[in-house]
Amino acid sequence: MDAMRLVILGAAGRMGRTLVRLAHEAPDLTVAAALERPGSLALGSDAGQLAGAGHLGVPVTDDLDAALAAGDGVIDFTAPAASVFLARETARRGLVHVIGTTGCSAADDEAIAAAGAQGARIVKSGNMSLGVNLLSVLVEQAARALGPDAFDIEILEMHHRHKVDAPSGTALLLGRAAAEGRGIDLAETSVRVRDGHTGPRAAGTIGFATLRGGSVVGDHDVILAGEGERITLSHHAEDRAIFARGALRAALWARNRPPGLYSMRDVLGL
Ligand SMILES: NC(=O)C1=CN([C@@H]2O[C@H](COP(=O)(O)OP(=O)(O)OC[C@H]3O[C@@H](n4cnc5c(N)ncnc54)[C@H](OP(=O)(O)O)[C@@H]3O)[C@@H](O)[C@H]2O)C=CC1
Ligand SMILES: O=C(O)C1=N[C@H](C(=O)O)C[C@H](O)C1
Repeated sequence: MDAMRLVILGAAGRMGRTLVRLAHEAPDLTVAAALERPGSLALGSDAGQLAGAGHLGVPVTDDLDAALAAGDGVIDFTAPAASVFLARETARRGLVHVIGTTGCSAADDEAIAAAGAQGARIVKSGNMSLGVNLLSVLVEQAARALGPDAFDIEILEMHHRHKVDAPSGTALLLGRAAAEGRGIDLAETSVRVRDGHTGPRAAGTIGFATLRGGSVVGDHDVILAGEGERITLSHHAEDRAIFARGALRAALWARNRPPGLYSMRDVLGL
């Protein structure tokens, strides 16, 4: 089969640059186009040079139509508005669309699911790494095994100082896994902020705490706290390559799937 032609949206970003480098190194992938928003200072630069991968002859452009015409799929680690807009475009063209963007609202997620129903082959996950997706299976099992009464669940995350959304997409993914294990709805049970005189912890809730600072790539702890004992399930991301590798694997996997909305657990068979 021919190498899959990828369009990298947000090619000058932290993840975009990592994706360009790893896609260029992969024998079954090629970087067909690199996109940034109109007005970006990166427009016209070579995507490979920006990524530290040498000259690729792929200029960063804002010409979406030309880029999508040149690709079999798009990898998109950008911002919610950009991902929702692009999902309509990938649906119209029946393209693969791998979405790593976090911070999406419920309405954004509905629009993305609709694009999957309308022709796009979408893989979306708050974390594309193998480790976190395996962790989500373990969290679901632990929450199911321990039940809601004896152990409280708290999720702690830390990321670099540039991150703009909270809680992280990964924290929410892990929270959903815990809720699934308990047979409850995360939206109805999560406590995302505590401040002032909060009163005692409400039974059955799933709490979130957010730390930001420095260059931390991504740390997550799921703490199951009981009377007299505590279990902590953790993941520490040391390199953005783990997310990029997962996203590239997802693109190749989705290439031969019917249109729809898939998760990384689908891709990894977990
Ligand atoms: N699911 C996962 O495994 C992971 C998800 N992420 C998520 O990916 C997203 C990006 O993270 P990161 O790379 O660190 O962020 P960056 O800010 O470094 O990169 C985002 C890039 O997307 C660009 N962009 C924004 N809007 C558009 C648009 N409409 N068209 C084209 N380009 C656009 C930005 O341009 P500009 O600077 O001009 O706005 C920027 O270059 C975040 O939501 C983050 O949480 C990150 C790592 C792993
Ligand atoms: O913004 C980041 O950097 C990351 N975002 C994702 C998230 O919100 O969980 C994944 C990873 O932790 C890095």
